[in-house]
Amino acid sequence: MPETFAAEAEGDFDDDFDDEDEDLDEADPAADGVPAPLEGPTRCGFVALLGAPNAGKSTLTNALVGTKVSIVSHKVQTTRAIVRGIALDGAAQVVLVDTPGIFSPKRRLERAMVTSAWTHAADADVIALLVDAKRGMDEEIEALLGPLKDIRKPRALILNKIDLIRRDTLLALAAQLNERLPFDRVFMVSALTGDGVADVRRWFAEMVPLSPWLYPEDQVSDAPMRMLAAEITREKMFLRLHDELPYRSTVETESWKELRNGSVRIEQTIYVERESQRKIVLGKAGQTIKTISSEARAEIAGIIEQKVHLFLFVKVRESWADDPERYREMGLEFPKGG
Ligand SMILES: Nc1nc2c(ncn2[C@@H]2O[C@H](COP(=O)(O)OP(=O)(O)OP(=O)(O)O)[C@@H](O)[C@H]2O)c(=O)[nH]1
Repeated sequence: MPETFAAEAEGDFDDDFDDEDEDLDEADPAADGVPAPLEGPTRCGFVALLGAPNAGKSTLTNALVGTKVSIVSHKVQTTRAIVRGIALDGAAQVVLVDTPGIFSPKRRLERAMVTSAWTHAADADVIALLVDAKRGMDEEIEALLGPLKDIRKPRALILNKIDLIRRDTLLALAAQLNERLPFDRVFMVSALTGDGVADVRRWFAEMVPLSPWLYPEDQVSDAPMRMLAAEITREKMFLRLHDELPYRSTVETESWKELRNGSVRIEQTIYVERESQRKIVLGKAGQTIKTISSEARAEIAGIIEQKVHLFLFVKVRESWADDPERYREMGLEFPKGG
């Protein structure tokens, strides 16, 4: 049994918040509602966004949806869970499957991520390959082109980060990639500035099949808020700890309670693999975790537009990355021969 510690960081709560509050109400599931009926034919479908780590998938997903649904970081491989955003364009609802970065897998978790990414791609109605135009063609892109050939779906090539490179270099790269694998459309965008993003959204909207909408109009993401909140805390942790902490740590939202006064009480556990890492996360006199907690709390509160009370616990769980239960929880497939 791995040793387990718990530490609590309360952020900066209001003095009037009573921990023993008896007015705890679970969120009302009926509040999800049903899609609003639209006049005329509607479209709805899935778009798989594929790309090498750091190509900008999360940034593009956010730009397409217009709300922060997927976590962006300067680190590679931050997208562990399958976070989907829902973009609306006229009568079309476009569900974006933000696949984890495809790279050469070593650990079981990484293999699960790759299997999962391709399964999502094959199930989608449209495939979009996102390429960091600044980086250009490399082995990772090569590795993606092969399997893509066999998936017979409308496919787009999206060259991203055009704010960083010259137009002639861009056109040469587009021609090079199109020669390797013909694409139905080629887009040149900057997910960061939003340049060209509307054209991509419009094309996705035209490509998805005629279908009733699957989600209520105001639901920008079907990733449960719990998962989003966990991703936010995880992002704050990485931003603060830089290279001190390996990628092998995870955050889970253990409880989410809507209080009657309109605020939300959230409890999350940060899992690390070793006691030394737990100490790093806590920081001197709990200072690091307090900062992480207070930054995460502010961001979650901003997104859900409710007051948030966030409690963070740090626990040591050895080799969580090899535990199939963990990645099943994250919506990932169990790799064959794992
Ligand atoms: N200059 C510039 N930077 C961008 C653009 N799009 C994304 N970035 C940056 O590239 C980095 C990676 O972006 P992400 O959206 O996290 O990439 P990702 O493909 O989701 O990465 P993984 O989750 O690791 O697979 C971040 O620092 C972004 O700010 C762009 O159009 N221009």
